[in-house]
Order: sequence, then structure tokens, then C-alpha cells
Amino acid sequence: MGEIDEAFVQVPDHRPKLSTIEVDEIPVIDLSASETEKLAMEIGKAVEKVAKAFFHLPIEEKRKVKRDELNFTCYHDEEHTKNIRDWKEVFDMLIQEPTILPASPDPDDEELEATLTSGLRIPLSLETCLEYCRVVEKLAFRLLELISISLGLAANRLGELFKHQTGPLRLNYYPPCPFPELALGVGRHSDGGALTVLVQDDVGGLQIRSQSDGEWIPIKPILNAYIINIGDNLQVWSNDLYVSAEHRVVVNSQRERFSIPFFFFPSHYVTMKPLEELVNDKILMKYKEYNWGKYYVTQNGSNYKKLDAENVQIEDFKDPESV
Ligand SMILES: O=C(O)CCC(=O)C(=O)O
Ligand SMILES: [Fe+2]
Repeated sequence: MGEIDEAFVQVPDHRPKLSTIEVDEIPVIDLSASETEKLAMEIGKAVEKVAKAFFHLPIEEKRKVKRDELNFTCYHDEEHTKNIRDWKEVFDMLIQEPTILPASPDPDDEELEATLTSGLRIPLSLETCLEYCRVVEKLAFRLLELISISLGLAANRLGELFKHQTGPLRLNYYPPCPFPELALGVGRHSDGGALTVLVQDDVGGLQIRSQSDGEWIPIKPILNAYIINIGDNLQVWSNDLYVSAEHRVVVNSQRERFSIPFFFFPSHYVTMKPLEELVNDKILMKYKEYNWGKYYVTQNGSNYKKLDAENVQIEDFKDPESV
């Protein structure tokens, strides 16, 4: 079986227990009143086929479209979450045509860069993926409306921040792993944006950390259901009324696994801070403000490889005065 590369090995506290409990704690919401979800599911199946065909290409072919520190789309097989290498391969493409982002993480550099996904020359059907994005973004806007209303805000309050959304669609591929007790497909993290709309196949492996006792709860695959993750942006905007979900992926030695997260990120110029409507003299802002575009670009550049220090995260903006 050989030896595992040290870069993949989790510290003992974060190694997965392979016999996990089965629970039904995750709420399931039926939004099937419109055709949008049905259509998204159908195109989603086509995207899964596209992903399978791409990841089964020889590694040399995939590496021809490999990302680097400056261009953070396309193929990547060296992502480090919390500084440990993930047992996975990914393909990222930006959703908005074009997507506008800061050209560099440097706070003084005001240059912007526009990326057109459909212009890429890639052995993968980008049109199918972009068609899927157009349908899923309708679902994401609808979810944002429901969340805005739940916070006592106007229905379009959050959606307005996504006029020039910056998120990627990601294709995740987890090859079988001979060391599933030592490595993780994705290490523990919460998603950086507002919402993630995730489709997983029937293999299973996604786990979410219970807020009450810290246990890892497996998210059982449900046919034709999306998993919706609350991301860090909603935690900041809602001043901790919504909490981003910590999750990870365990791998197995038998079956490969595919998943497709759609990351819904706001416009690059959005200033991240708790919404004014949700704070007052008594409820203080729990986060200091920061610019979304620079934060995102900084985080992406550093996920690229192993670093000396941990990646930038929302905890870095927690206001010590408010806790
Ligand atoms: O593969 C999954 O189920 C989840 C992947 C994930 O958490 C991510 O890509 O951020
Ligand atoms: Fe995630």
C-alpha cells in the first residue's frame, strides 16, 4: 500500500473516526413549488458527467490547465485547508461573466481584473456548467430573500450586495484514499461566502460539526436534495445571528466521490460588516469592517500552498470590544 505523503496527515485530534453515528438532525426544506429546482437538478446531473470525464483524464492533461498563485481558477490538486493538504482534486470556474476582482491582495493596489470563464480553453464543457450556474443563482437569490425576511429586513436587502457576484462553481473530486483514517478530503472549515448550494453524489463523506457538543455529524446523501451551507459573510452581516457551518469531508478507500459546490459571494466592492439595521446602542457590532474583494483574493492566494501561518479568516476581524 505504500506510505502516505506527510503533507496529507492530520494531527491526531482532527483525524476522522471511520465508524460514525447516523443522525437525522439536519433540517430538510421543500422548495419544490417552482420549476427552478427541477431544472437545476437535471442540469446538475449533466455537470456531474462533465466533472467525471474531466477528472478521469490523465494527470498530465489536467495539469496543463493548472492554477497558480495569481490565477485561482481551473485545476488544482494541492489545496491546503488549515495548512494540511486535502485528498482531492478541484476545478474552479468563476460564475459571473465577467467576474471583477482586485488584481492583487495589496490593499494599496486599486487595479481590478475582469475574468471571462467562457473564454477559457479547457477540455471540459464550460457551457453546461455556466448554464447550471444561471439556474442555481436563482435559487441562491431566493434563499437570500428568505434569510433577509427572517432577519426582519427588506426582502432584497442582501440580494443587492450580489449585483456583481464573485463566487466560483467548484467541481470536487475525491479519489479513493488508502489512508482514510489519517487524511481528509477537505479539512475542517466554514465556507467564506454568503451561501453555498452543494450537490453531492451518493457516496457520502461530508460531515458537519454539531454546535452543541462538537461531534462530527455525517450528512447523508439525499436524492435530489441540495445542501445549503451558511457561510462566513452571513455570520458577519447578521452579527452572529446566523453562524457559518463548520464542515469537513472524510474519504474512503473504496469509492471515488464527486461534489459540486456553488459558492455565492458578493460584489468585490462590498464592505463587510454587521448590517446597520441589526446593531444599536446595546447590540454592538461584533466585527470590524473589511473589503470583501481584498479579503477573498488574499485568502485564495494563500490556499494555494502550505504556509507558515494560518490563512486570513473572519475571526481576525472579530471586535474584542464587543465580546
Ligand atoms: O464535498 C463536499 O461535500 C463539500 C466540499 C466543501 O466543503 C467545499 O468544497 O467547500
Ligand atoms: Fe466547504
